[in-house]
Amino acid sequence: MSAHGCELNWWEAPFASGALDATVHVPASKSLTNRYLLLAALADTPSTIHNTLISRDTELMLRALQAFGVQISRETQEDGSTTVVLRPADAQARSAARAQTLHVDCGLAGTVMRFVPALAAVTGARVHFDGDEAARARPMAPVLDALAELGVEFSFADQPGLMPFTLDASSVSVRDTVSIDASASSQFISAMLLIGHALPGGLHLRAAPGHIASPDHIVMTVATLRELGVQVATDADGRGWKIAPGRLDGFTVTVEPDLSNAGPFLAAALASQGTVRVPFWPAQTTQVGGRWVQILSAMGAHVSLDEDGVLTVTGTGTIRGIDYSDASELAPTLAALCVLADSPSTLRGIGHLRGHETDRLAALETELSKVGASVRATDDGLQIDPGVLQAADLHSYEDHRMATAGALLGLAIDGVRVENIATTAKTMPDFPALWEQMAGTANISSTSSTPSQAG
Ligand SMILES: O=C(O)C1=C[C@@H](OP(=O)(O)O)[C@@H](O)[C@H](O)C1
Ligand SMILES: C=C(OP(=O)(O)O)C(=O)O
Repeated sequence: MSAHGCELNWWEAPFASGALDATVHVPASKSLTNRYLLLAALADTPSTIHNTLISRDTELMLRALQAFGVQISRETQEDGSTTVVLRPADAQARSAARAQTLHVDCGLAGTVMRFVPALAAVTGARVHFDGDEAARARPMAPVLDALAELGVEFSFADQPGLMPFTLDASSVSVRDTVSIDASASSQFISAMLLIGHALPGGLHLRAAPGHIASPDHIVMTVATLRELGVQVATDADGRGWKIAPGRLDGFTVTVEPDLSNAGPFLAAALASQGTVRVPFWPAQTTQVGGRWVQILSAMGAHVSLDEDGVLTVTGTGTIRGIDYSDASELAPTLAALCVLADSPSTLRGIGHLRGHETDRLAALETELSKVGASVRATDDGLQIDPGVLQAADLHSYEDHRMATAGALLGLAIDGVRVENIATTAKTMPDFPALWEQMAGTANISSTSSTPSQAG
């Protein structure tokens, strides 16, 4: 039984009794999809987004945009990918949206709960925001404070600075410079950058002194804006951005595969001493998942990218521990891989993971310890000392990346069960099927591949 008294749903993770030899088509990037969708809503003309990720987080974004009067149509292509055509709200739809209080369900999606309030600020709307129980604990205050500096008003239903709240953006003013504390999430900065061009005087945004969480995601936001023609100048110290005011034309883009979600599959090559290939790996990317190439090489794998964009990772039998900073959303998978290594690892610069889908540092400390490692959460990360491996039932805390980290451990340790594997639908609804297919290339000794019930 769970803490809430309901039945837990356990997934028997496939165990690889031999080397994998698999090619895995990884679905599109959540972070890029939700950036493109939001920017398409701010454009003057329709946009076409090929290879749009369809998952819980992107469905929540699509529904939120529809509430603002955006029209969305989607088409499934022959290769199974989805093309979304998005028509921004016209004047009539915009004034209809302003005439009522809109409701946005953020689920557990950081990109929705941080980016959409910023969008609301430039539409003049009145909007009520809420989400999952766990989302009500996720930090929001820095981005809401920044919007308040522009004149947006908030009323909080429960606790100041947290969901649920109602936002009123009927009188937004021009500000020279807005400063924002990004130590708890890069998404506060990204949210403001995404709407900067739509503010009457543009925006000069500064990161307040201190740590900047997940810096790669800010680089992604700036690159995405520039790709679509928004002028962004970076301050000399790299901690500030000037966005020129201006219109945004509709655009056509193709979303890259989600390289963070490629991580567990690539790490599976090391865990099984096999080979995993991921096609359509971009030659250049701003995704933090691009770092897998260096991380997995440093940990002992052979990694190569061929001319056709196929990334191939082969496990050599050696998995070395690593000392690594700013792994951001890669951290749960990386931490699981560190458990399988032959030496200790230190992950740094990820203290803010305490405010992710769950307190990931606490969750990783608890769950990874169950399979035999000695794991300690530090101020800014994790210290992982591998031990004698043993099977365990691993909780997923409604966190897609805790679930995929559990699957990775199950591949290497016979008898691991993962709670609620369906939570992976946040960013990859196909995860269980893709994982089982991949694992099937290695004479699996798993007892079952269908979810089973246990008390
Ligand atoms: O902007 C984005 O798309 C994201 C930014 C990061 O958030 P944090 O800065 O809160 O880590 C990352 O962890 C999250 O998965 C996606
Ligand atoms: C932290 C994550 O998500 P979110 O966008 O909800 O912050 C994540 O996907 O690891």
